Amino acid sequence: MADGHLITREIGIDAAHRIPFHASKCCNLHGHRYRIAATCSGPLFDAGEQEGMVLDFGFLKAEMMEQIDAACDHGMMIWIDDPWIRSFLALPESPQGVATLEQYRAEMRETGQKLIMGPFGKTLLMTTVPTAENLARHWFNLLAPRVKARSGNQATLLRIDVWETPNCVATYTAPQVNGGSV
Ligand SMILES: Nc1nc2c(c(=O)[nH]1)N=C([C@H](O)[C@H](O)COP(=O)(O)OP(=O)(O)OP(=O)(O)O)CN2
Repeated sequence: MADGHLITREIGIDAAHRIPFHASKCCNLHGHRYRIAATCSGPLFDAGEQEGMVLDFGFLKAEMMEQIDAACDHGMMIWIDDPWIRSFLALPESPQGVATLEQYRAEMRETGQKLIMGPFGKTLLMTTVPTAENLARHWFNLLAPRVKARSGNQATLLRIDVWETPNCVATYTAPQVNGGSV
C-alpha cells in the first residue's frame, strides 16, 4: 500500500430484496436504505487536477452512481434462481418462459447482473442471493476496474462496506488484503 493514504466515499440507495431461504422475516420482499462505502489506496498525484489526491472523490462518486445507484436505487435486487423468479418477471411456466430465463442467465455471465424493466419496474437480476455480503463482493468487482481506469492505474479499490441497516455491515476486501494471492 503506497504512502499510507486511504480515501473513502459513501453513497446511499433505497432498494428492495429478499433472501429466499431465510427462515425468518427476510424471506419477504422488503426494502432497505443501503449505505455503501468504497475505500481506495494509492500514491498521491503529483501534478494535474488531481494533484495531492489518491483519486478525486468526485470521480469515485460518479463511478459509484453509475455502477450501483443507476442499477439499484428505487429498484428490486432479485436472485435469478429465486424460487419466485417467474412471479417477479411474470413469466409463464412454458418453454418460452424457460428460454427467457436462460437468455437472461447467458447475458449475466460477464457482469453477474442484468437490469430490466419488469412488471414491478426496475429490477436488477443477480447471479447470487442479494445478501449484504454478496452485494459487497458484486459491487467491489464492478468498481475495482473503474478505480484503476479513473486513476491511470495508480489507485486500488481496497474494500466495499455495505450497511443493510444502521446496525449491520458486510465488508468485502481486495484479495491481497484478505491474505490471499492477487
Ligand atoms: N449476514 C447476513 N445476515 C442477514 C442478512 C445479510 O444480508 N447478511 N440479511 C438479512 C435480512 O435482509 C434483514 O433485512 C436484515 O436482518 P435483521 O438485522 O434481522 O433486521 P432488523 O430489522 O432486525 O435490523 P435492525 O438493525 O435491528 O433494525 C438477515 N440477516
